[in-house]
Amino acid sequence: MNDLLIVKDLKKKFTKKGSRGTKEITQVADGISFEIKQGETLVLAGESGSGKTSIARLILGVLEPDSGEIIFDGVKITNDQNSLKKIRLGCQMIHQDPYASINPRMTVLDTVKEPLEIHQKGNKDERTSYALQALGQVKLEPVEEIARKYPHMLSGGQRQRVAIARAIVTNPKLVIADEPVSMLDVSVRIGILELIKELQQKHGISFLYITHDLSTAGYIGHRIAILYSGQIVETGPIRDVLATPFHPYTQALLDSISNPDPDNLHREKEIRIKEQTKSAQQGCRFRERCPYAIEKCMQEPKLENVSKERQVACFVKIN
Ligand SMILES: Nc1ncnc2c1ncn2[C@@H]1O[C@H](COP(=O)(O)OP(=O)(O)OP(=O)(O)O)[C@@H](O)[C@H]1O
Repeated sequence: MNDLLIVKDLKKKFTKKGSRGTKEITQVADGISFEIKQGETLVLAGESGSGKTSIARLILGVLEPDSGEIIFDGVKITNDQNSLKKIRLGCQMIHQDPYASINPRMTVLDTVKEPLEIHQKGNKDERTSYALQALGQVKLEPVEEIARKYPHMLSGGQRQRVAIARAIVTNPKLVIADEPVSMLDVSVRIGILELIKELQQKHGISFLYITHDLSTAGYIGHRIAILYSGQIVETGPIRDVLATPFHPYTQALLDSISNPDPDNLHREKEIRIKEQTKSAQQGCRFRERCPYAIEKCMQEPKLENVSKERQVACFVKIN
């Protein structure tokens, strides 16, 4: 399978003025590299503030990187209009909050049709037909009846299905799903995850699935990249990483799952990390919180292969 998206050594920092005129720097991407193959779901996981949404915005060209490369479907994405057009048509996004991401004054049909209008795809009748097809694909039925409704007449789960229909109506090759179930009732989450899985399997859409929740990640992903403070600290096939994490931070994220995957219940290790503090600026960014930190962690660990498919940036490696 070919790589659909290649992200190479991406760097981006925000600088803002702190109190007393000091400069506060947030490095949201600090040498991020990964690939997504055609038809693959890569999970990007990390706690709030680790830089996940910023990476999505960098990919979509909404934010400009300080350095590094993004190559989508063979085209390098820069601020040139042709490449931006390529990524904005070929890559769509599903946001966390289906109440905020959909215009309350537009009908479902107009909401789903809008990206076709923006990208001038098809004539009026074709747009309506593509939008109704997309509503069928996300199983909002009866399609014609739902199409006439306004968002306030729908449940949270139905709204998120409308957002998904809107994302797939232009036939994108890649969909970035940013915490798509975290604001939904637990009872409807599984239905949305199953839908995403089905769209990936039936239509070969690649997904970048962004989450802080490793239990949903395990259900949906092929591979996972664990993000801490703008750096990928562990990556590999999702089943292997979740079953035997090498990085203490991955283990800590697993320990925070309230409803763990039954496959992982045999885990013996449970680690306690310290509350989130400001990340170290040099060496391992996680060392201040890590119960396994050693002297060597003052140096910066590189993301290195531990097996053919797995990489970790840690001197200790807990498994
Ligand atoms: N435009 C901006 N200007 C300044 N700082 C920003 C900007 N966008 C994001 N940040 C900061 O960068 C850090 C990472 O934010 P980001 O939203 O990418 O993280 P996240 O992992 O997606 O978190 P969450 O899950 O809470 O959305 C945060 O500290 C945030 O305040």
